[in-house]
Amino acid sequence: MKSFPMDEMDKSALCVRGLTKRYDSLQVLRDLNMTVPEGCIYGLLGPSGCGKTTLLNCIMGNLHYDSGSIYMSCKKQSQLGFMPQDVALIESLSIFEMFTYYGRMFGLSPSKIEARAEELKSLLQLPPLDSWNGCLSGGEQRRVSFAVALLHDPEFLILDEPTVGLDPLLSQSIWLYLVELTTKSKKTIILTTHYIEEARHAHMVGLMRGGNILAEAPPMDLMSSHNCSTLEETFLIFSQADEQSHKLPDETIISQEPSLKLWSPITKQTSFSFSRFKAQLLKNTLYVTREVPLLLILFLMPIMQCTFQNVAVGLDPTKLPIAVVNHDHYDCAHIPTHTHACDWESPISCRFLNYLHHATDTVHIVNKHNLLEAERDLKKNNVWGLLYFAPNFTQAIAARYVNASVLNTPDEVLDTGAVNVRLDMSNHVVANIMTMDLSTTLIDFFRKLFHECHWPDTVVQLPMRIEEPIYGTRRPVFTHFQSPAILVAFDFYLPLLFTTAFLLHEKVSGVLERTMTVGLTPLELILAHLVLQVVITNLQTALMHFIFYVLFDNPFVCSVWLPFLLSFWQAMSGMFLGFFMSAVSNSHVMAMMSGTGIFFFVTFTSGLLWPLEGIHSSMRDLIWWSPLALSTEAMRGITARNWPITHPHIYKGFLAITGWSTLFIIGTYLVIKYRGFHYRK
Ligand SMILES: Nc1ncnc2c1ncn2[C@@H]1O[C@H](COP(=O)(O)OP(=O)(O)OP(=O)(O)O)[C@@H](O)[C@H]1O
Repeated sequence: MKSFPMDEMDKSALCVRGLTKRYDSLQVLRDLNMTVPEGCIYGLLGPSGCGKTTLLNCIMGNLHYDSGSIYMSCKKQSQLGFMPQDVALIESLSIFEMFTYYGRMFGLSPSKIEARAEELKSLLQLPPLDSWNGCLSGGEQRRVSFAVALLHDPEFLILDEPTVGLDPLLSQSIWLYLVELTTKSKKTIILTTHYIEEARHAHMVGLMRGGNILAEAPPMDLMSSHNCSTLEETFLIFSQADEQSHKLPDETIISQEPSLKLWSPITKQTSFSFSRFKAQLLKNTLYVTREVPLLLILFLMPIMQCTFQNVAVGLDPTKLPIAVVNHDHYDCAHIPTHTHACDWESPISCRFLNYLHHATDTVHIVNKHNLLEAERDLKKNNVWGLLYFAPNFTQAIAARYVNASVLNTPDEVLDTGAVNVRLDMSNHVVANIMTMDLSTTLIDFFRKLFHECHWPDTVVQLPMRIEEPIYGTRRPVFTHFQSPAILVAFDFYLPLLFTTAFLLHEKVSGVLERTMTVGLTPLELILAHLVLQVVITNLQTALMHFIFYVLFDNPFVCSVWLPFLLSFWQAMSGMFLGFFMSAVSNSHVMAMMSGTGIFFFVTFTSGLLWPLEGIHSSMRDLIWWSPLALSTEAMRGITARNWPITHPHIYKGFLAITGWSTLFIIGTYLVIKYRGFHYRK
């Protein structure tokens, strides 16, 4: 590391020596030297891509550098004013609200904020202070952004392209103000600009090209020493000389891998400040309550999705058309409905079909004349199945159960007395439900018939008795299996989506970089978000539990607090993953794509679509490590079985969530520590 001569440091506000910085294989800053005297305007001039923004970020401590050293007279973030290249304004706030937000960040009192706002308004010809940032023109936004940098009257100003897109008169007045700031208030200002000629107003200019400062001196000295009448011309001469020197082997390119990560001497805030936390929390709350589409997504989406799930997913199919070919009796319509049960003259097939029609809603009978026609409909999927009653079905039943015993009834008679069922088995769910429904209805029909005839109905029963269930109902519905899983999935995804989208929006818009440059710490950022998220999560959870367990009759045999606690805990882990996602992602596209991948993996392995007991044996032990698997089981155990928190299924669910949350927190901590929360192009 190069050291500074003491006299140089005494007079300088900033001294940069031998600075190098590379992004992977791209060398951006090459052995760069720069000296900014105290109380001057330093104009950093250079073409696009020469490394100006990178240099400023290294100076402010937003980026580490690979070698070299930086000395700065100002050491605290609060002494620094920064205007980024992108305007980085909060669109849903008014100009005054944004001044208040940044003013609180800098610890200014409300009266001071008001006074500064009025002062800056007249100086920079700002629009009325109650105008929304989102409705300002590009030039107006730039002026507001400039005003934010000046708000706390900092000692050292770093302005990245402050005059782009401004009216020349306004540009001139800004330059005059900057000169006044340096002469009267002894401020030091570094600014970058593409407009080379306007840099004549600066006390010093640095001509930057290819990651290096080619020359730095007062603009007039530079021009006169090269006999030029414009700065533009002077820059051209330096650039041509630089181009020539690059035709020779380049000795300044640093080829070794950087081994150290060096940071600017600006001390980053580490302690927690309640006023910055409060400013961030109030700003977030204002943002959320003003964005109607966001509010709809936060609250209407869970309401709609929970409702749709309950009415559209997991309920048994109904009115499935089934073809009936009855060769036992062709015209059931004329059979009296109240026939005496033991009247064997009245066709059993017709009486069964009548019973089927009334006993179940699953199938809908479609009469067909012959098997050919029925099978054609089955193939075309016009019907889901086919019931066939052979001629003399009734007599065969009588022979089987009444006139003889099953043991001495010939096989042909047993065959004739069976309802032949052929189903479309290509749809697993529909086929299983129809098979189950037809068998139980047939058994129920015969039991009823035998009962009415005072015969022992055990003859027609399977040698098995289904007792009252310990948990659940005699006729379970798939939706009751799915509901706890859906609830846990929503608990997890809603905060994941909100946290990722919200923080990423701040990051990509540059607002986060700006606020973190002036002092907001990652802890304050995360805590302010956490408080808002807790409020939103509690409202969402209350809404979803109401829909699942009050509006729709999903099994809920427990107290209210334990499932609520599980939902809350699950939501917190979604939020922690959101912190991680927003810290690692640099774009909404990247976050959306990885979020979609996570969604599918986590959902498929949570037991939402199918019981995890059905998973391939090689994966069965591993799958319990899926983020939602154990918590889904815990939610089922609580709501359908009333298991207490001491039950292994339940505390394992809580432990799994805690374990995953810890992982997400550690991941976020590492990303922030080694990369920062800033946006990186
Ligand atoms: N995070 C990053 N990762 C990789 N390359 C980067 C990154 N940020 C900047 N660069 C590259 O570094 C070079 C210098 O970029 P920088 O933004 O510092 O230039 P600049 O002089 O400020 O340009 P402009 O005037 O257009 O803003 C460019 O080639 C840019 O593509």
